[in-house]
Amino acid sequence: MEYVIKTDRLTKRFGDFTATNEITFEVEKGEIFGFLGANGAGKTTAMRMLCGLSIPSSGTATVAGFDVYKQTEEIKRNIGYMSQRFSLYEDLTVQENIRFFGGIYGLSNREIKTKSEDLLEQLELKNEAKKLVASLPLGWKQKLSFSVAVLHQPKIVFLDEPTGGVDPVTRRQFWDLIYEASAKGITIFVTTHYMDEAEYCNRISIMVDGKIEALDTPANLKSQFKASSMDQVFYHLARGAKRSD
Ligand SMILES: Nc1ncnc2c1ncn2[C@@H]1O[C@H](COP(=O)(O)OP(=O)(O)OP(=O)(O)O)[C@@H](O)[C@H]1O
Repeated sequence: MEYVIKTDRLTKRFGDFTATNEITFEVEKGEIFGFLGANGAGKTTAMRMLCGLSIPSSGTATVAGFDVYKQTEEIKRNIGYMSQRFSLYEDLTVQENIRFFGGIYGLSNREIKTKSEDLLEQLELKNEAKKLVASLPLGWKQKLSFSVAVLHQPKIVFLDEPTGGVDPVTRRQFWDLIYEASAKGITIFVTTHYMDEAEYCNRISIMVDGKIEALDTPANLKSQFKASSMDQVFYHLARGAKRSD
Protein backbone atom coordinates (compact mmCIF):
# COMPACT_ATOMS: atom_id res chain seq x y z
CA MET A 1 0.00 0.00 0.00
CA GLU A 2 1.37 3.42 -0.94
CA TYR A 3 0.43 6.17 1.49
CA VAL A 4 0.74 9.79 0.43
CA ILE A 5 -0.44 11.26 3.73
CA LYS A 6 0.45 9.80 7.12
CA THR A 7 -0.26 11.46 10.43
CA ASP A 8 0.37 10.33 13.99
CA ARG A 9 -1.28 12.24 16.86
CA LEU A 10 -1.03 15.47 14.88
CA THR A 11 -2.03 18.38 17.11
CA LYS A 12 -2.38 22.16 16.87
CA ARG A 13 -2.91 24.32 19.91
CA PHE A 14 -3.62 28.06 20.01
CA GLY A 15 -2.71 29.03 23.56
CA ASP A 16 -4.80 26.79 25.85
CA PHE A 17 -7.16 25.85 23.06
CA THR A 18 -6.58 22.61 21.12
CA ALA A 19 -8.01 23.16 17.63
CA THR A 20 -6.82 19.81 16.19
CA ASN A 21 -6.38 17.10 18.80
CA GLU A 22 -4.12 14.08 18.15
CA ILE A 23 -5.44 13.04 14.76
CA THR A 24 -4.00 9.83 13.30
CA PHE A 25 -4.81 8.58 9.81
CA GLU A 26 -3.39 7.53 6.44
CA VAL A 27 -4.46 8.33 2.90
CA GLU A 28 -3.62 6.06 -0.04
CA LYS A 29 -2.33 7.15 -3.43
CA GLY A 30 -5.22 7.98 -5.78
CA GLU A 31 -7.78 7.85 -2.98
CA ILE A 32 -10.63 10.37 -2.70
CA PHE A 33 -10.59 11.16 1.00
CA GLY A 34 -13.45 13.18 2.49
CA PHE A 35 -12.62 15.29 5.54
CA LEU A 36 -15.88 16.14 7.32
CA GLY A 37 -16.80 17.91 10.52
CA ALA A 38 -19.13 20.58 11.82
CA ASN A 39 -18.09 24.25 11.81
CA GLY A 40 -15.12 24.77 14.09
CA ALA A 41 -14.26 21.04 14.30
CA GLY A 42 -10.67 21.76 13.29
CA LYS A 43 -10.64 20.76 9.60
CA THR A 44 -9.07 23.92 8.19
CA THR A 45 -6.43 23.91 10.93
CA ALA A 46 -5.53 20.29 10.10
CA MET A 47 -5.46 21.00 6.38
CA ARG A 48 -3.20 24.02 6.82
CA MET A 49 -0.67 21.83 8.68
CA LEU A 50 -0.80 19.22 5.90
CA CYS A 51 -0.24 21.89 3.23
CA GLY A 52 2.88 23.17 5.00
CA LEU A 53 1.19 26.47 5.90
CA SER A 54 1.12 26.00 9.67
CA ILE A 55 3.62 24.24 11.94
CA PRO A 56 2.02 21.62 14.26
CA SER A 57 2.27 21.88 18.06
CA SER A 58 2.96 18.15 18.42
CA GLY A 59 2.63 14.80 16.67
CA THR A 60 4.05 13.88 13.27
CA ALA A 61 2.94 13.89 9.65
CA THR A 62 4.34 13.37 6.19
CA VAL A 63 2.73 14.57 2.97
CA ALA A 64 3.99 13.19 -0.35
CA GLY A 65 6.83 11.75 1.73
CA PHE A 66 7.87 15.14 3.17
CA ASP A 67 7.89 16.20 6.79
CA VAL A 68 5.35 18.87 7.80
CA TYR A 69 7.83 20.50 10.23
CA LYS A 70 10.98 20.61 8.12
CA GLN A 71 10.05 20.24 4.46
CA THR A 72 7.21 22.67 3.93
CA GLU A 73 8.63 24.06 0.67
CA GLU A 74 8.88 20.54 -0.82
CA ILE A 75 5.30 19.88 0.26
CA LYS A 76 4.06 23.05 -1.44
CA ARG A 77 5.76 22.02 -4.70
CA ASN A 78 4.06 18.61 -4.66
CA ILE A 79 0.50 19.60 -3.87
CA GLY A 80 -2.33 21.56 -5.41
CA TYR A 81 -4.68 23.67 -3.31
CA MET A 82 -8.09 25.10 -3.95
CA SER A 83 -10.42 26.92 -1.60
CA GLN A 84 -13.24 29.37 -1.99
CA ARG A 85 -11.12 32.08 -0.48
CA PHE A 86 -7.96 31.53 -2.52
CA SER A 87 -8.47 30.70 -6.15
CA LEU A 88 -8.57 32.58 -9.44
CA TYR A 89 -7.92 36.20 -10.26
CA GLU A 90 -11.27 37.70 -11.19
CA ASP A 91 -9.73 40.60 -13.09
CA LEU A 92 -7.69 38.36 -15.41
CA THR A 93 -9.12 36.42 -18.34
CA VAL A 94 -9.53 32.65 -18.28
CA GLN A 95 -6.41 32.20 -20.40
CA GLU A 96 -4.36 34.66 -18.33
CA ASN A 97 -5.25 32.77 -15.16
CA ILE A 98 -4.11 29.47 -16.67
CA ARG A 99 -0.86 31.10 -17.82
CA PHE A 100 -0.29 32.77 -14.45
CA PHE A 101 -0.78 29.63 -12.35
CA GLY A 102 1.16 27.49 -14.84
CA GLY A 103 4.06 29.92 -14.30
CA ILE A 104 3.74 29.79 -10.51
CA TYR A 105 3.82 25.99 -10.64
CA GLY A 106 6.99 26.11 -12.70
CA LEU A 107 5.69 24.81 -16.06
CA SER A 108 7.52 25.82 -19.25
CA ASN A 109 5.82 28.11 -21.79
CA ARG A 110 5.39 25.18 -24.14
CA GLU A 111 3.77 23.04 -21.41
CA ILE A 112 1.50 25.91 -20.46
CA LYS A 113 0.41 26.33 -24.09
CA THR A 114 -0.48 22.64 -24.62
CA LYS A 115 -2.08 22.21 -21.21
CA SER A 116 -4.12 25.35 -21.57
CA GLU A 117 -5.47 24.25 -24.98
CA ASP A 118 -6.38 20.82 -23.58
CA LEU A 119 -8.00 22.35 -20.56
CA LEU A 120 -10.09 24.87 -22.50
CA GLU A 121 -11.24 22.04 -24.76
CA GLN A 122 -12.05 19.70 -21.88
CA LEU A 123 -13.99 22.33 -19.94
CA GLU A 124 -15.69 23.59 -23.12
CA LEU A 125 -14.38 27.05 -22.35
CA LYS A 126 -12.74 27.78 -25.70
CA ASN A 127 -15.10 30.63 -26.49
CA GLU A 128 -14.59 32.08 -23.03
CA ALA A 129 -10.77 32.04 -23.11
CA LYS A 130 -10.53 35.82 -23.47
CA LYS A 131 -13.33 36.64 -21.04
CA LEU A 132 -12.67 37.89 -17.53
CA VAL A 133 -13.07 35.20 -14.88
CA ALA A 134 -15.38 37.62 -13.02
CA SER A 135 -17.94 37.18 -15.81
CA LEU A 136 -18.15 33.36 -15.47
CA PRO A 137 -20.89 31.59 -13.48
CA LEU A 138 -19.71 30.24 -10.09
CA GLY A 139 -19.83 26.58 -11.21
CA TRP A 140 -17.46 27.31 -14.11
CA LYS A 141 -15.10 29.23 -11.87
CA GLN A 142 -14.93 26.24 -9.54
CA LYS A 143 -14.19 23.82 -12.38
CA LEU A 144 -11.52 26.11 -13.78
CA SER A 145 -10.05 26.62 -10.33
CA PHE A 146 -9.79 22.87 -9.77
CA SER A 147 -8.23 22.30 -13.21
CA VAL A 148 -5.66 24.99 -12.49
CA ALA A 149 -4.86 23.40 -9.10
CA VAL A 150 -3.96 20.11 -10.85
CA LEU A 151 -2.27 21.67 -13.90
CA HIS A 152 1.19 20.67 -12.64
CA GLN A 153 0.00 17.09 -11.85
CA PRO A 154 0.58 17.30 -8.12
CA LYS A 155 0.65 14.13 -6.02
CA ILE A 156 -2.19 15.44 -3.86
CA VAL A 157 -4.78 18.14 -4.27
CA PHE A 158 -6.40 19.73 -1.21
CA LEU A 159 -9.91 21.06 -1.75
CA ASP A 160 -11.47 23.19 0.99
CA GLU A 161 -15.23 23.28 0.41
CA PRO A 162 -14.71 23.49 -3.35
CA THR A 163 -18.36 23.50 -4.40
CA GLY A 164 -19.91 25.92 -1.91
CA GLY A 165 -23.02 27.66 -3.18
CA VAL A 166 -23.75 25.63 -6.32
CA ASP A 167 -26.62 23.27 -7.13
CA PRO A 168 -26.38 19.42 -7.02
CA VAL A 169 -26.14 19.07 -10.81
CA THR A 170 -23.19 21.46 -11.02
CA ARG A 171 -21.61 19.70 -8.03
CA ARG A 172 -21.95 16.36 -9.85
CA GLN A 173 -20.15 17.81 -12.90
CA PHE A 174 -17.38 19.08 -10.66
CA TRP A 175 -17.02 15.57 -9.24
CA ASP A 176 -16.49 14.17 -12.76
CA LEU A 177 -13.27 16.21 -12.82
CA ILE A 178 -12.30 14.84 -9.41
CA TYR A 179 -12.79 11.24 -10.59
CA GLU A 180 -10.67 11.90 -13.68
CA ALA A 181 -7.85 13.32 -11.56
CA SER A 182 -8.07 10.39 -9.14
CA ALA A 183 -7.93 7.91 -12.06
CA LYS A 184 -4.65 9.57 -13.07
CA GLY A 185 -3.26 8.79 -9.62
CA ILE A 186 -3.77 12.21 -8.04
CA THR A 187 -4.92 11.87 -4.43
CA ILE A 188 -7.90 14.04 -3.48
CA PHE A 189 -8.29 15.42 0.05
CA VAL A 190 -11.59 17.26 0.25
CA THR A 191 -13.62 19.03 2.94
CA THR A 192 -17.32 19.49 2.40
CA HIS A 193 -20.58 20.19 4.15
CA TYR A 194 -22.61 18.45 1.44
CA MET A 195 -23.58 14.88 2.25
CA ASP A 196 -24.15 13.93 -1.39
CA GLU A 197 -20.44 14.71 -1.91
CA ALA A 198 -19.51 12.62 1.11
CA GLU A 199 -21.11 9.64 -0.65
CA TYR A 200 -18.79 10.16 -3.63
CA CYS A 201 -15.64 9.72 -1.51
CA ASN A 202 -13.74 6.42 -1.16
CA ARG A 203 -13.33 6.99 2.58
CA ILE A 204 -14.49 9.66 4.99
CA SER A 205 -13.23 10.91 8.30
CA ILE A 206 -15.57 12.82 10.60
CA MET A 207 -14.10 15.29 13.08
CA VAL A 208 -15.86 16.41 16.25
CA ASP A 209 -14.32 19.01 18.58
CA GLY A 210 -10.79 18.54 17.23
CA LYS A 211 -10.78 14.72 17.16
CA ILE A 212 -11.47 12.19 14.43
CA GLU A 213 -14.50 10.27 15.72
CA ALA A 214 -15.09 8.00 12.72
CA LEU A 215 -13.16 6.95 9.63
CA ASP A 216 -14.26 4.43 7.02
CA THR A 217 -16.00 3.99 3.66
CA PRO A 218 -19.48 5.58 3.39
CA ALA A 219 -21.05 2.09 3.26
CA ASN A 220 -19.23 0.88 6.39
CA LEU A 221 -20.03 4.07 8.30
CA LYS A 222 -23.72 3.71 7.50
CA SER A 223 -23.71 0.11 8.69
CA GLN A 224 -21.63 0.96 11.79
CA PHE A 225 -24.11 3.66 12.84
CA LYS A 226 -27.19 1.76 11.58
CA ALA A 227 -28.01 4.75 9.39
CA SER A 228 -29.62 4.88 5.97
CA SER A 229 -27.76 8.01 4.84
CA MET A 230 -24.50 9.87 5.48
CA ASP A 231 -26.68 12.71 6.77
CA GLN A 232 -27.79 10.47 9.64
CA VAL A 233 -24.23 9.29 10.38
CA PHE A 234 -23.05 12.89 10.47
CA TYR A 235 -25.92 14.01 12.68
CA HIS A 236 -25.36 11.11 15.06
CA LEU A 237 -21.71 12.11 15.56
CA ALA A 238 -21.94 15.89 15.38
CA ARG A 239 -24.97 16.43 17.63
CA GLY A 240 -22.78 16.01 20.72
CA ALA A 241 -20.30 18.65 19.51
CA LYS A 242 -19.55 21.43 21.96
CA ARG A 243 -17.98 23.78 19.45
CA SER A 244 -19.98 25.55 16.81
CA ASP A 245 -19.10 28.79 15.07
N1 LIG B 1 -5.25 31.29 14.61
C1 LIG B 1 -6.14 30.87 15.52
N2 LIG B 1 -6.10 31.32 16.79
C2 LIG B 1 -7.00 30.90 17.70
N3 LIG B 1 -8.00 30.02 17.45
C3 LIG B 1 -8.09 29.55 16.19
C4 LIG B 1 -7.18 29.93 15.16
N4 LIG B 1 -7.52 29.29 14.03
C5 LIG B 1 -8.60 28.54 14.33
N5 LIG B 1 -8.94 28.68 15.63
C6 LIG B 1 -10.05 28.00 16.31
O1 LIG B 1 -9.90 26.61 16.14
C7 LIG B 1 -11.17 25.98 15.98
C8 LIG B 1 -11.14 25.12 14.73
O2 LIG B 1 -11.15 25.98 13.58
P1 LIG B 1 -11.08 25.46 12.09
O3 LIG B 1 -11.15 26.64 11.20
O4 LIG B 1 -9.95 24.53 11.94
O5 LIG B 1 -12.43 24.63 11.99
P2 LIG B 1 -13.15 24.02 10.72
O6 LIG B 1 -13.48 22.62 11.09
O7 LIG B 1 -12.35 24.23 9.51
O8 LIG B 1 -14.48 24.85 10.64
P3 LIG B 1 -15.22 25.53 9.37
O9 LIG B 1 -16.00 24.43 8.73
O10 LIG B 1 -16.08 26.56 10.04
O11 LIG B 1 -14.16 26.12 8.49
C9 LIG B 1 -12.21 27.09 15.96
O12 LIG B 1 -12.84 27.15 17.23
C10 LIG B 1 -11.41 28.34 15.69
O13 LIG B 1 -11.98 29.46 16.32
